[in-house]
Amino acid sequence: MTTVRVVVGGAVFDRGRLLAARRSAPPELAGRWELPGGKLEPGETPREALVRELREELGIEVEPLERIAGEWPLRPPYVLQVWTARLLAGEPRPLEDHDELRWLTPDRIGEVDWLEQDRPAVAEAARMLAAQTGAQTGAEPR
Ligand SMILES: Nc1nc2c([nH]c(=O)n2[C@H]2C[C@H](O)[C@@H](COP(=O)(O)OP(=O)(O)OP(=O)(O)O)O2)c(=O)[nH]1
Repeated sequence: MTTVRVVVGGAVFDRGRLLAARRSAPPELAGRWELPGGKLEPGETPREALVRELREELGIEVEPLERIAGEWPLRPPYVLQVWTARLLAGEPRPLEDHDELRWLTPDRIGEVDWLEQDRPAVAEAARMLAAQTGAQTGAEPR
């Protein structure tokens, strides 16, 4: 029996915008956009892992808020879980794993090439953000 391993992604919100990160590695994912985060280490909760990963990868401090319902399969044994988070301190910089960062308002969420497995969570994050700010989302079903 294989135990599922969790990758936690952060939908980081700040001033009505969502943070998108472009992966620089591995080659099959490089150039695609994701919600920054990473694998849980033994004994960590998803919230703890998210705080640690975003500190390491982007140099920011975040407060995880709530989990976005759902779980998306990645390469076995990994699954993606996503939490919304509030930027507490720092200006995100692509310190590792990424080569570009972008803050997107909900109407511009479709402007970057998100990894397929991230799209449902990104769409939900954009809806949550739009509901908070009264903005339009660019991720409505067509
Ligand atoms: N962080 C993150 N990884 C994602 C997302 N979507 C997605 O398919 N992945 C994949 C890419 C990687 O194969 C895996 C996460 O690995 P990672 O490289 O970000 O995690 P990590 O920092 O803990 O990795 P490691 O160097 O310790 O191996 O999940 C996403 O939205 N965020």
